[in-house]
Amino acid sequence: MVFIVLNQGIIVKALSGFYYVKWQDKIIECRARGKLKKDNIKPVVGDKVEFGLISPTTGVIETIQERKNCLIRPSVANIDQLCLTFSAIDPLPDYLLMDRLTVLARKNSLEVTICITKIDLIDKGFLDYISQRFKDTGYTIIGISNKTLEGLDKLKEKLKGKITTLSGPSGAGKSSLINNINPQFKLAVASVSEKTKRGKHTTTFCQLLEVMENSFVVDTPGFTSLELTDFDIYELDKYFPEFIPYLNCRFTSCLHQKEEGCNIKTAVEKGLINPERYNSYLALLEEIRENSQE
Ligand SMILES: Nc1nc2c(ncn2[C@@H]2O[C@H](COP(=O)(O)OP(=O)(O)OP(=O)(O)O)[C@@H](O)[C@H]2O)c(=O)[nH]1
Ligand SMILES: [Zn+2]
Repeated sequence: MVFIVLNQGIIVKALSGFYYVKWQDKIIECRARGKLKKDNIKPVVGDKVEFGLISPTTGVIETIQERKNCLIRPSVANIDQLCLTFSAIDPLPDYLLMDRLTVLARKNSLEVTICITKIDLIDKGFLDYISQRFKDTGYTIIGISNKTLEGLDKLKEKLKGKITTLSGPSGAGKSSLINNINPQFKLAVASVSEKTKRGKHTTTFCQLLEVMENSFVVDTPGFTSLELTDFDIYELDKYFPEFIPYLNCRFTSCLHQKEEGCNIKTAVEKGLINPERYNSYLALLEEIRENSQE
């Protein structure tokens, strides 16, 4: 009888049928046990696995722990939080994109942190505006400068012990952030104008970067498909956390557009819900409706 000692690790990279598993302070190159393939289970980055060593640097994955969640395209499992990264300026924030990303995050049960970068280039009052915009959402808002390093410690605190996906437009400063948290990565940082010329992200493939002990960042946009597919128009309001206390409208099927007795509209009129967030809700609602008619 052969006893195999199984070790626990996390897949940090997947490439051509090989899975790179972080274990202790090593990366073990693993294949997946044939049985997993037979059961149609494909390991993905972020999976917590049990593997047996076949040499000091290679192994075979035997089991995969149940996933907390799994994002697709690119596939990443067990994400704890979404960290939106938008620059205060150059480029200016696209607020509808911000709201769309927070909705996708909530749909996937991810915590949300909003990092506003390049605060060295703007008046600090801007952060008050952002805080006001996201009032009562429960989202953490962190102003960061990759030049003066202001705010970086607060972000590091948020990343501790978690798997985080950084999402945001090209040029917002995601690579700069990762490099500042852990200079060993030296991710390519290009100027915003160089990025627009290239017209695509510098960051392309998917892996988990261990930016601090046991704290991982996914270096892809996180949600490559930003369309709100598989959404029901009646569930959208739930993904705007500040709407939740006001959802007891006269009609249970209220979509908070023009219905009589709508508490959400009243809350907007009374200044209890931010009107910009409400407008994003209406825009995304329209989009879901169009998607479902196709
Ligand atoms: N002044 C200032 N410039 C910044 C800051 N963060 C990033 N930049 C600059 O903005 C540009 C883009 O930064 P990147 O870190 O490459 O942006 P990115 O989000 O990784 O972009 P992609 O890789 O295309 O997704 C670079 O020229 C950075 O030097 C900041 O906090 N302040
Ligand atoms: Zn309503």
